[in-house]
Amino acid sequence: MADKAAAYFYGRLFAANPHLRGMFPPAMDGQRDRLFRALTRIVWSLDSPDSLAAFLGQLGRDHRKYGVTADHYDAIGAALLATVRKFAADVWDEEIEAAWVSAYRTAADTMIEAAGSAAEVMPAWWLADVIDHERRAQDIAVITLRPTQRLPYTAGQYVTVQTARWPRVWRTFSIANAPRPDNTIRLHVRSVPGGWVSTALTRDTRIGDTIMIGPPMGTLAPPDDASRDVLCVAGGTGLAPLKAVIEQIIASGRRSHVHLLYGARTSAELYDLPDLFRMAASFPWLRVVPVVSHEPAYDGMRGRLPEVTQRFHSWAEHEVYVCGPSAMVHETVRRLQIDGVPLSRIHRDVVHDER
Ligand SMILES: NC(=O)C1=CN([C@@H]2O[C@H](COP(=O)(O)OP(=O)(O)OC[C@H]3O[C@@H](n4cnc5c(N)ncnc54)[C@H](O)[C@@H]3O)[C@@H](O)[C@H]2O)C=CC1
Repeated sequence: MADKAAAYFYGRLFAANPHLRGMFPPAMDGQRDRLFRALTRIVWSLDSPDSLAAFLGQLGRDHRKYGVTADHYDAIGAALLATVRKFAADVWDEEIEAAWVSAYRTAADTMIEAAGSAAEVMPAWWLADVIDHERRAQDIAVITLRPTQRLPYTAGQYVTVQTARWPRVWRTFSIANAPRPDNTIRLHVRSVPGGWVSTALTRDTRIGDTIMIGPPMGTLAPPDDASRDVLCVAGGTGLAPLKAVIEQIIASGRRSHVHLLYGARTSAELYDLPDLFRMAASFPWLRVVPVVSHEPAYDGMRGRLPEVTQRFHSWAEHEVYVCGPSAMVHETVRRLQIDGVPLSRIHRDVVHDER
């Protein structure tokens, strides 16, 4: 019922608070999915308060960029409660209502508090100048940005991006480099059919343009345990956060072995290979293995990434990072687990869907 419930929720919200409509993008489809993903995540996390608090804190900080203030939460809460009450009418009673009211209040307070603390130390969003724009393959661009204020982040995190062409439409992209002294960041963007922001970034963005960036988010990070070797499995532009993690490992002076399996459908889509080979040449512990899945004549390792991971010796003692299309990530993680890699040593961030 998620679609119907989300439509009802926004209908209620805007009917009671017409002034809030302007805070949302013109097309609401993606917004509905996001609302329910966040709600589902909140409900599923009720048993792990630490991760719930971290998620809500991040959500609260991120919502500053929409202009959300503390009093908006009452309007949202009223519409949300009306929605759950309507769609769960057959089980609804006073006890359930009280539980929802108190859960929502706690969640809202956590978000409001996180936003308040963030306001003391960082802007709600950053402006960033496009200082380089390379079309590396037909639909793939590597874009270098210089935020006009310092953007604090850690390797593996992602940001949301808004272009001048599509006001109020934000999409997530991973930062593809470890923090640099000059504060520049790189994004790897593939334009997907119907992808507003990804298409604007790859096709209509030029050096000298300015875009907006939301606060860095995500928990993907280089491994704490410096003694273990590392396997990175990157599908397409899912390479971005893993490249940042590898750069950070190199910068930290660690000497553990890093294996990067870098997959694309065709060799022409291995858009970052020259750069990766340069990194491997200067860091002998890094081994880069390009893998191509849809080009029978390719003269190198061929196959789909999940299966390819199984052609090597066991990864059971490695820290493993996986990023790419969600089906690829899912299948790779499944096979690695069967092969003995504990889930606690498999790192991934499940956030990227629409582009
Ligand atoms: N741009 C960014 O900053 C980031 C992007 N991502 C995600 O990474 C994905 C990258 O997409 P593309 O570059 O278009 O990748 P793609 O569709 O070109 O595929 C890349 C690789 O994944 C494999 N693959 C694709 N579907 C598969 C499946 N169902 N089972 C097994 N293997 C599969 C392909 O064989 C290929 O090796 C997107 O879903 C994006 O959301 C994730 C993190 C960061």
